[in-house]
Amino acid sequence: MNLCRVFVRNMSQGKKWQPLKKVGVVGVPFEKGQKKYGVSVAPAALRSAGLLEALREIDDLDVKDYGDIDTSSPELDLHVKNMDHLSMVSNCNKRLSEQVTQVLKDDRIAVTIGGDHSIGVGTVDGHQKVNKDMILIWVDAHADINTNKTSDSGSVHGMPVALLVKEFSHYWPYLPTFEWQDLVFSIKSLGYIGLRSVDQYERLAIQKFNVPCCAMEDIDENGIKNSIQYILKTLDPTNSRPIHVSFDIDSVDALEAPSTGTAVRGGLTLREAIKMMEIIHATGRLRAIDLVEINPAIGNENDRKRTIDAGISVLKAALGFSRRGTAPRGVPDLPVQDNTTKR
Ligand SMILES: NC(=[NH2+])NCCC[C@H](N)C(=O)O
Ligand SMILES: [Mn+2]
Ligand SMILES: [Mn+2]
Repeated sequence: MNLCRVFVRNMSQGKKWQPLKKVGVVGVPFEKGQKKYGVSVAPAALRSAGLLEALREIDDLDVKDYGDIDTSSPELDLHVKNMDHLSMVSNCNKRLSEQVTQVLKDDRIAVTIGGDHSIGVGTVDGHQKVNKDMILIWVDAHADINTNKTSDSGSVHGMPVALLVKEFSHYWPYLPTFEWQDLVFSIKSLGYIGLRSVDQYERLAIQKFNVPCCAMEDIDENGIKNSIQYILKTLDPTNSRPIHVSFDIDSVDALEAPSTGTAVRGGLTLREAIKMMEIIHATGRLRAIDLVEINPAIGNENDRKRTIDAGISVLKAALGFSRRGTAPRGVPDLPVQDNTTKR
């Protein structure tokens, strides 16, 4: 008997949740939400590092590759201040939203590999078009809740949360070309994990809307298990809502995931990130996960490999990989030799 085994009691009202055994992978080679070259090659780097093969090794998991989104589009000047490449961000997210909706309609967990974090606008839009009651867990060193009035950088990857919550609509000017977006997601369904680099107006927003938030100091105080359980319980006390995780690789400590554009020291260990994902997997309610901000052009070969391995490990844990190992399916015993000699 395994004394370490934790049985997660399913207390959802009525509906029984089972982890979905089918996933759809969508690549988004997009980097116009920030200034550095390289985030757009992450989907190719993750694929050539064996992401699909690694996911297919997970017990019983059916993995379909939907390929990459077409991220090309003409650069238009939409005359919105302090938002770089806005028309390209909008176009990419429109296509991504449609693709994520399709994956979910195919009854698969949507696994989106970015790309910079501006693509969170499209993944969440596409998800909430299918699951109106979804909750969003934003795992990040940063809060990404700036508007064009509060951002110091003008980079849209620092703004996706502000773009996707309906409560912020009057903090934005009219944004041309964003008509595709259904602005129905509520900030009441958002929680944060991993914060440690939060701008002043971002902090004000988190306080004003009382967003449940486990910053690194809270995780140091309470541990990762209590932290993620607090977020899940606060957003969804009856364990009955589909989960979307938007995972920025910079939530993980810069020592363990160095190849990213806005690295911050003092982050999650890889083991904490994996443990959190195992807990989320065990709810049976994960329906979409984004892995963003891996930049293979930053650092040396060793940094690149470590960062990509960390990202793959996080996705594996979210999708059911067990660190205890998996016994072969349908095989009752160890293989016997044909010519058994007494040893
Ligand atoms: N997705 C990210 N890595 N975002 C970093 C954002 C940094 C800073 N808060 C900004 O607004 O520019
Ligand atoms: Mn981010
Ligand atoms: Mn970040």
